[in-house]
Amino acid sequence: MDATTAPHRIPPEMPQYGEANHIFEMMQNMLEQLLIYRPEEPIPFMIDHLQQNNDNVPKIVVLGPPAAGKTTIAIWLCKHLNSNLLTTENLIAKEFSSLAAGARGHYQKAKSVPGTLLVRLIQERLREDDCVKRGWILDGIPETREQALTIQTLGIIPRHIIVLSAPDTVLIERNLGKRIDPQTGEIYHTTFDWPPESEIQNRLVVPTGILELETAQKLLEYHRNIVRILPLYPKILKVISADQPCVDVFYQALTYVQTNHRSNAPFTPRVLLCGPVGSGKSLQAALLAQKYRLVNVCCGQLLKEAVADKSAYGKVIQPFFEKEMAVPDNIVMKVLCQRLNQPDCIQKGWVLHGFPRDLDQARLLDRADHRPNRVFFLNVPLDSIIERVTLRRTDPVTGERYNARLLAGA
Ligand SMILES: Nc1nc2c(ncn2[C@H]2C[C@H](O)[C@@H](COP(=O)(O)OP(=O)(O)OP(=O)(O)O)O2)c(=O)[nH]1
Ligand SMILES: Nc1ncnc2c1ncn2[C@@H]1O[C@H](COP(=O)(O)OP(=O)(O)O)[C@@H](O)[C@H]1O
Repeated sequence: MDATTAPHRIPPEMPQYGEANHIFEMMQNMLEQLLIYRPEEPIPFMIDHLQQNNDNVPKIVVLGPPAAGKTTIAIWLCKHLNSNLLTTENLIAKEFSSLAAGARGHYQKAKSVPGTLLVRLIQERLREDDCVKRGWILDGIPETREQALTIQTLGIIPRHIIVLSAPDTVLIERNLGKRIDPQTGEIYHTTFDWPPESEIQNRLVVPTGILELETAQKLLEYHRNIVRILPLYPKILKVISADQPCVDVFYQALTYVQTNHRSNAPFTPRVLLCGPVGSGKSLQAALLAQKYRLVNVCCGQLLKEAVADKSAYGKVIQPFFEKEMAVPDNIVMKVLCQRLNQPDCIQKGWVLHGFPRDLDQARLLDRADHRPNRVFFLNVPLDSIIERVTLRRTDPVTGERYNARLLAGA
């Protein structure tokens, strides 16, 4: 086989470095921005993008019907994540902005802002330093599919979308109790979230647009639009029931926005199966190897093969086998690393079982840079273990293991 067709040996450090430093995601984000903004000077644009280093800042959209708790949850998320809340109200309230002044005019007349104007206001706001550095949370925007498409075209791409949902009847009833603190903008509720301080209680105001008919009309508008928006964000949205205490909604939302989505980065599975004897490691490893085309690495089998092949390591191991003593960890590691460093393990990935058996061995594996990226512990009750091990039969020719009960039934 000439050098051009030989499988290129990819040192294990390469894919691990790429995974550990999110290189693939970084390059993917930069490529997205380049294609969206198509700068005259790509190199300075890329340098600036990389220096911003804001791929992981919050970029969240909170959607939901009126009174679902969008603003409440968005405010709490902003405080917890130290990010910036963007609402229609605070976007049009921006001073020294002709766009905002025009939008205020529309809002005063029609209680709404034209979609294109609103999206340009968002784009203007997201370019400001605080949004670049600390991210943003859009409350109730986009309101329509057209707005969502325009936002996407401008390169405004959220990382997480939360969609709150609750029965209309609950929302209509709930909205009647909404109260707002005009000084802080904080939202309260006469039943579910009444402030303890009498000073705040006394200054709360009843917001407009919360009467039953008004909420019902907004609900109709929302249901008409949301079904056309959601298909635009298939992989980054999570629906959370808002018909539960605010705090529960918040913690579900926070957990979601703090998870990283699976990226498109090439992923090499390095699976570790742990569990007591007879827990099914070998069986599950064989099934995983077959299903995902992984290399099945059974540590015990590797040592036996080294002895059978009378390899250099095999000759060192044999005396320990003959005296039925544990093979020293450093020797096991040499045999294991020799196998894990082979091209098939690096390119296809592996499923390892029978090692590590203790913390020292686990540390050795970690130091050898063969860190698993999926670890499963097979937890089986003791009586099942005893039954399986006593009923286990091994084919001396193939080494295959069987369960005598299953064989009897076969
Ligand atoms: N009923 C049942 N039996 C299983 C299951 N997985 C494995 N077995 C049977 C097959 C074998 O006869 C016995 C032990 O299975 P394995 O040899 O795969 O267990 P393991 O590799 O963990 O044992 P080891 O630590 O290598 O001695 O239990 C399972 O999920 N359900
Ligand atoms: N999960 C919840 N349970 C009970 N009341 C809630 C919940 N979420 C929000 N509220 C209350 O409902 C009213 C509307 O909340 P708000 O955050 O303004 O909803 P939205 O922004 O979706 O219109 C407020 O009085 C708020 O305190």
